[in-house]
Amino acid sequence: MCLLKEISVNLVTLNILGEKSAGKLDPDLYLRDTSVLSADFIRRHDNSEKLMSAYLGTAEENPPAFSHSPQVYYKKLLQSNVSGLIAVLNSRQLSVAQIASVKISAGLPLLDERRRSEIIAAKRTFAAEIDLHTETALAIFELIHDESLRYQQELTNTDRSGSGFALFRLPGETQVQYISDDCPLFIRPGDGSLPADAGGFIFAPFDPQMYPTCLLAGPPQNADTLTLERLAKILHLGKADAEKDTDESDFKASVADFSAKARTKATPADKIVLSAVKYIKLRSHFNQADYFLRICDSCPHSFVSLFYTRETGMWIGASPELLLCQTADRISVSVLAATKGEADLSDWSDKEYREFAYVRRFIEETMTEKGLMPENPLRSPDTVISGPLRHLKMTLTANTDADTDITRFLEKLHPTPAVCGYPRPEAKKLITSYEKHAREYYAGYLGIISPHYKNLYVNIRCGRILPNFLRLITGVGIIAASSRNKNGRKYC
Ligand SMILES: C=C(O[C@H]1C=CC=C(C(=O)O)[C@@H]1O)C(=O)O
Repeated sequence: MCLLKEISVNLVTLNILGEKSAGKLDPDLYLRDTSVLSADFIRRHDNSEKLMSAYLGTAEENPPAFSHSPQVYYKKLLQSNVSGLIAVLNSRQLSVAQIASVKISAGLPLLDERRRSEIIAAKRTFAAEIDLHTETALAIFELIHDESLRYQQELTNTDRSGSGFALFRLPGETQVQYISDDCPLFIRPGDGSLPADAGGFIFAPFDPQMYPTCLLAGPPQNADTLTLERLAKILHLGKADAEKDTDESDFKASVADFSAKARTKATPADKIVLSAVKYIKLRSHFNQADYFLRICDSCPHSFVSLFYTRETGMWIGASPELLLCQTADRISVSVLAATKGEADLSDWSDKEYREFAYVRRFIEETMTEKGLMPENPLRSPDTVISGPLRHLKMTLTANTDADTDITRFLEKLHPTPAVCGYPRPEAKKLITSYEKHAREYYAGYLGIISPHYKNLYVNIRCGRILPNFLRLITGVGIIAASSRNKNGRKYC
């Protein structure tokens, strides 16, 4: 019975190996699956402190940075820990060569000749790759691979639908951090403010009267490869909307309508931000953790995030826009507006400075109202690069004191004219009349909060991951001088 089970597990193992070895063996693929598992395997099966540190020593003290793809990371991890792994295996009563030969002889005769030789060749390549004695390498491979099957099964069977997580990378940093919470807190419309002592990751919608604000409690932790692997297994992505992309001619008609009315003062708002939706088809083996890491590489100056709860769905984004940063006795708010391509080195036009001025005016007024006096108000904005785009940007900074109520200030500040318009109540109404889609969490805000520290970003350059699609949303500010050719294709 036991042997039969062993043989059938082994067949699955060998078949997987066979699939992957059709053509040329890609050692990265094996290493990706196996090395993550090896760390977990050793942790769970060996209590010996000495052996654990032989295995984990170098990797934990000095882990390979996340600047590479996960495949490269795994490969480095395995290579740097092979000797520790062998030490662990040698400590067992069983001979590793024995394990390998039993497993291989149980599985191979059941396969046809061509398949068998492919598998043997693949195994040899694997052994050569990590430069070990073949038998030892095979045994390590088999042990880890069996474990990997069991582990994959465990991940697939785990229903994490009640839980939530936020994976994020701060601008200019390489370390990926995360917070996960099995019981997220939802502040629903009408529930009032966030608790004053709230700490964790906050994910707020564009309109808190329409969707809940979500808080994942807990301090951020550094994410390792196993965390990423687990997060990539989230299965509940919600239902795919039946919606279509925003029609470009409809979008242009809205821009033309608003700007014409603004020119003749026939509209109550001076600026509105209109957004457009675009659906991108995802490939069948789309992996959100890999996608997240790719965005980290391509947007080094952005706040890159992957956020999930069953209620909000899975959101991914790379925001260039700091909403608010609060430290012990200081607060910074960023003013961001106007867009052109990264390669466009022309001067900013009056129209673009005017778009920026609406945002700046609103933020300065809101800060002053709350007793926060912005320093350096006479400075002019800088140009910043965000992925393939350039924007006008300025950071307004002020001192805070014990009486400053940052939570109330945040409620007043969001949404700024950078994502809504000016004046806000009128702009909000107009957005509802022009836009046919739900913004949900687009143009909301997200980031870390605690009673004395906040680091929050505006949720733009983002999208919701649906089972087969990425639903991207982007917006542009429209004023009287806006061109009727302005479209919603900012970066889609
Ligand atoms: C609302 C968005 O961008 C804002 C930030 C920078 C420039 C903007 C603009 O060009 O209008 C927007 O105000 C978005 O990208 O969805």
